Amino acid sequence: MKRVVVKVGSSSLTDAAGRIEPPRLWAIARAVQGLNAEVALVSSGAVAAGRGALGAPRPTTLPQKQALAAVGQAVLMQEWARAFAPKSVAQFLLSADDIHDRKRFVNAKHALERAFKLGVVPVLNENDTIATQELRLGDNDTLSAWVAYLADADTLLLLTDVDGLYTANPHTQPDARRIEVVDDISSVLHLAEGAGSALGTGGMTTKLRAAQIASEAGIDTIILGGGGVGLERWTAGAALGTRIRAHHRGAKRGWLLHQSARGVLDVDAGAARALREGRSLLPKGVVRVQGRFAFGDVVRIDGPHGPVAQGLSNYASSDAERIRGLGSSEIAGVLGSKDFDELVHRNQLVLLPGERETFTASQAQGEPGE
Ligand SMILES: Nc1ncnc2c1ncn2[C@@H]1O[C@H](COP(=O)(O)OP(=O)(O)O)[C@@H](O)[C@H]1O
Ligand SMILES: N[C@@H](CCC(=O)OP(=O)(O)O)C(=O)O
Repeated sequence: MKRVVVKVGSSSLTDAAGRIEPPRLWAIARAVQGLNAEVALVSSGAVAAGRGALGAPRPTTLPQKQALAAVGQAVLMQEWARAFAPKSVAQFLLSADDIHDRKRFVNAKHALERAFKLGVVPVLNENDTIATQELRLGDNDTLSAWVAYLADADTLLLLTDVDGLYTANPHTQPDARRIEVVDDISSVLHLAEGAGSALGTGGMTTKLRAAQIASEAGIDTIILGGGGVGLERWTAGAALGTRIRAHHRGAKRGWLLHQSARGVLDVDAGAARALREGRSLLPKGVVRVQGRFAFGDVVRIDGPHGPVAQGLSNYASSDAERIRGLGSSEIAGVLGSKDFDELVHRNQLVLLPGERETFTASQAQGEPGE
């Protein structure tokens, strides 16, 4: 099943006075369901909802913004819960640290994966209430690109108040033309102007920056206007918006290749074969644990004939040593609890060049944030 991250800007959720307008959320929720994909929603609008609830003006200080977001986030989630009912929604509030710290990144990834498995709609926003100036990503366009990466998404859809990237800001340049497809993101960066609408943060500049992050991770970005109706029409095949094509298609996990492994898991022939067939590494197939590594660290996986794969370990080396060779049902008995069946999950693992025909080293890329 396809996985899509839909980012909805404040401008797509609010009325002219800047207050959350529930029918807009309903239309978006309906369109999201029509995508027929696993969808994570990055929703802005906490500050706008807080302003609406308290009748407050646009915040000028960080504490005011934090407090308004604290009020508004609860309102926003209530509205999304109503919009998606009877499906449940799951709130994720992330800060920049959750993206840049490897362990927190992996932790968030696991929670997100589980939410998809539960069949609920993850709704994400920046944790504005505790995000100090240094801790802030500052805009949800950037956040959504990282979420697309986190969720291993196929597509990042940025829903905004303008139907795509134009040759200039269409609000100030009426003769600006929409660009349908962008193959080289660096060639269009200069077209964006900063802070766009009265409510939005970052304008087209942060959208293109987000598209750049997504592109590096092998994910296409679509910039689209028209709220739920626009999204529904786009889903039905209408030629709307701007598609920014990914640079490194199919290499979402390629960065793993360039990480130096903290340890090595030696596996038997059966486990090596399972990895080549695209399955996860279970403790059962591990015969030796080398090196010292923590939860979330990169480990190399060696088969009887040499290195096979590299991935993120779900267990620290000390725990891996204790559960190697065991069946999944035996893990809790040895460790006291079981967080994961897999020692390395297939979504967090890449076969080494030569192990998978479709993967070449030239498709690999750098680590996020570098
Ligand atoms: N080249 C451009 N093409 C389209 N829109 C642009 C361009 N440059 C600047 N913009 C502005 O970007 C705005 C969208 O960004 P923003 O207001 O931050 O929305 P959101 O709340 O959806 O994130 C548009 O309304 C437009 O004013
Ligand atoms: N996290 C903030 C929104 C930040 C932001 O990037 O807003 P927008 O440009 O409208 O997507 C909020 O919920 O109000």
